[in-house]
Amino acid sequence: MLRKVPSWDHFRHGITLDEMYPRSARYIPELLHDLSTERIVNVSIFKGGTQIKFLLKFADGNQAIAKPKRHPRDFYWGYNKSHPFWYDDERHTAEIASFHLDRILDYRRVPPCVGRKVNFSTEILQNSDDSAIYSTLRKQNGNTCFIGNCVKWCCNEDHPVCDENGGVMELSVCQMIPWPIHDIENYWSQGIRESKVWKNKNVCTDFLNDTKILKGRFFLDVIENSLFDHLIVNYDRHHIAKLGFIDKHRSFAAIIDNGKGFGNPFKDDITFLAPVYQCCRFRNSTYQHILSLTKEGHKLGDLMKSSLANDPLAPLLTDEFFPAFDRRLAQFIEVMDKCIERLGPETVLVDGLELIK
Ligand SMILES: Nc1ncnc2c1ncn2[C@@H]1O[C@H](COP(=O)(O)OP(=O)(O)OP(=O)(O)O)[C@@H](O)[C@H]1O
Ligand SMILES: [Mn+2]
Repeated sequence: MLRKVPSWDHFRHGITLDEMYPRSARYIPELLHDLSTERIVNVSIFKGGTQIKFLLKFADGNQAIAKPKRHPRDFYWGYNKSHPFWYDDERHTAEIASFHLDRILDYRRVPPCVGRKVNFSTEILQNSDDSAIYSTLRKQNGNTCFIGNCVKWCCNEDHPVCDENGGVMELSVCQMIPWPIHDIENYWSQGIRESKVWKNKNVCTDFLNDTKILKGRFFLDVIENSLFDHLIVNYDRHHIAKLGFIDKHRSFAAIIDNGKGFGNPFKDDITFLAPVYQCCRFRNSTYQHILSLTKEGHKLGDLMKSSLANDPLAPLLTDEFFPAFDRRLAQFIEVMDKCIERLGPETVLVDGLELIK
């Protein structure tokens, strides 16, 4: 009897130099379904990064990275002196909503992520022998909580991860992509020290002269990814990932680690678009698609709303986020209009690096 090829195996073989998965990949809905339903057989704390997260292993042989719910949906981050962005806990919903946004923008560079409600006791604890979970278990207000093991400003007594409603824990479950993953420095990082450089000088020429970057599609991907971070307001993009599994030099710029996005629908920050206004270049095919997302009946906010409604944890975002997508997209188009007015569409809208002089 022929064994069915699991969806994650299709996914793994479908990754190319240009995309995480093809536009018409029929295995993606199946993979999302499997990630949200397949039996969990092993759980440990995933080490890597700063925040608490699990490595999940499934009965079908797949593996995923899962981030737990920390706060209610309407908990907004202030992004002010007493609430600087680096203290903000990650949001599991941000990982899931980012996957949907990336797909609607037609980038396809975010690993598939889906929501899942697990029973903390039977699906997590009973499948784990990780002492970092067990040694920090406690009961708090009738819920079961743990501290886990990650950097000390995230994993401490003030930041327990708890189940709720009699044992349920919400998780974002994101498909594991094959390693190695290479982190490239982001020239436009919003880090306090790093941002002093590009906020005082146009760094686009330095970026273009960087020989590491001149290979393949990376330059235009980085500019597109800056629009992505503008739409989700993500101050945490210090590095940009390339997939060594495909080609360390020529791979697309993957968008992983989006948990800090979607912190506040009312706070926009135009400086996310610095790569766009400093370089004044954008991939033409994507730009034409993005313009279509401003048309009545096809607006980005509406498409996001209907796409997210399919997730098992819906509603993922409060309603205030949907107009924010359209508003932030309009800010981007305004920046592009200025570039096009100044340099002409042939210079600004390009399809490959060879067109950039
Ligand atoms: N879907 C994935 N597939 C494979 N590796 C992954 C995936 N997601 C994350 N990783 C790896 O794990 C590392 C940590 O993950 P992530 O960046 O999401 O953690 P984090 O705690 O949010 O980190 P940070 O402190 O940088 O915000 C990543 O740099 C990457 O190398
Ligand atoms: Mn992160």
